[in-house]
Amino acid sequence: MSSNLWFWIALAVVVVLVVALVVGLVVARRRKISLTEPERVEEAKPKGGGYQAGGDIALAPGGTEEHPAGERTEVDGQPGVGDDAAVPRDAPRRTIVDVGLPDEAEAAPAEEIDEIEPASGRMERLRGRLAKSRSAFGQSLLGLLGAGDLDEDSWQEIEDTLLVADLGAATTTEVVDKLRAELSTRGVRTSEEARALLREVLVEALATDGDRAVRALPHTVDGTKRPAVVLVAGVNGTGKTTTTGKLARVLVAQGRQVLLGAADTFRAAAADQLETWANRVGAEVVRGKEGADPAAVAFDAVKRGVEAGVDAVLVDTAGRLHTKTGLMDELGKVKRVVEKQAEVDEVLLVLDATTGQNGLTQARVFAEVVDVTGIVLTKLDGTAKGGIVFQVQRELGVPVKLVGLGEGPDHLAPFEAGAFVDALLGS
Ligand SMILES: Nc1nc2c(ncn2[C@@H]2O[C@H](COP(=O)(O)OP(=O)(O)OP(=O)(O)O)[C@@H](O)[C@H]2O)c(=O)[nH]1
Repeated sequence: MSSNLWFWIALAVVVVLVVALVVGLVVARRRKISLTEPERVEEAKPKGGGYQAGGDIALAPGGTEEHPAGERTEVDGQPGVGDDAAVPRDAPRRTIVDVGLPDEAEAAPAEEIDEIEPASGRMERLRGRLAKSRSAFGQSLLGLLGAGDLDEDSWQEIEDTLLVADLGAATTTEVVDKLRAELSTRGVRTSEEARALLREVLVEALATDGDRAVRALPHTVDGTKRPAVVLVAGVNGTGKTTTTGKLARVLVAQGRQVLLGAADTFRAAAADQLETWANRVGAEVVRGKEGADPAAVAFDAVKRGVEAGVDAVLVDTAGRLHTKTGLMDELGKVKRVVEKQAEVDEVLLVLDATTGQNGLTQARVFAEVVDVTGIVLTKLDGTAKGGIVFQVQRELGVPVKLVGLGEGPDHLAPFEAGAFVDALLGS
């Protein structure tokens, strides 16, 4: 072979090798490219990311589908295993569920709530308020009794002292007779013994078969909790609204939930006054427009109290002059209407102790219209005539349950005969 031929053969081999090398590189490069993500064609995407929603915020029709929580079988309120897996957080089928929001009134920051003094032992603590103007009564009686042998004049003086203190004729006679008998039977010699006997006889005269507890705690009817319903009645200015507020404080201090009904629609200020009391203890108040039917307001208050599951509904009724028969009848109507909602557990008659005999006349009239179950004697701090307690209780056969001993929010005390007599005697 000629050297020319060898040259051409070598050239051909080189060309073939170069071509093979180029082809190999191209193929290898193609393979490498096929491993990378293909360049995607940009789809027309809604603005705001990848949410497949019909608008800016994912919304779903409400009301038609049950919330998945409703399908859960567990009842302890804890999340169950697989809850999120079953219904992904962003699943388009997730619906909006209505949940109850607290009322605006409830949500509103409560007014400053007062510190409330415990009710137990209040009578004892407030004794000073009672005794203030009363020591003359005690001193005069004890002076007479401790003086040794008593003649008829002395007994007459004792009787007068009791009458002046508003004990009333019947109680006075009873007390004097008892004292005369016991003084000689027991051979009382010292003033200490005389004082002890007087205390005993007066406490006995205040004894009652009735329970002094205020029926203001809830009870169960057919297995359901029902609030206690308390009507507070009395003549204008005796202290009904103040007493209702003070009583609410006592209940709230014991952890009870209270609703106040402002059924005194004759005086707009009375409802405002009650509302102020309610705000101070954090209680709800139901009131009507000025001049509204008191029975309707009382009805609404009790209805609301039952629905809200409170422990007690205290209804402050309008102060009526007992001489106005029609208005008094209305109090009867309030009670009858309320009873369509719930049983009235307590009718508290508020009497102003400073009005003496007049208070007793009022009490008689009220007792004819409604079944009074308890008496609240207010303003005992402002009178030397605490003896009205004996008369009222005796006359109505209803126990004095509470006493008002001042205008202060905690100046309401449970009535305790012993503490009261001690205060009366100024000891
Ligand atoms: N000193 C003293 N004042 C009292 C007592 N209870 C009430 N008061 C005052 O008596 C006045 C009348 O009280 P209210 O509670 O408004 O009387 P009310 O019976 O509701 O009167 P109306 O709303 O007009 O029917 C107020 O100035 C009370 O502060 C008490 O126990 N002692």
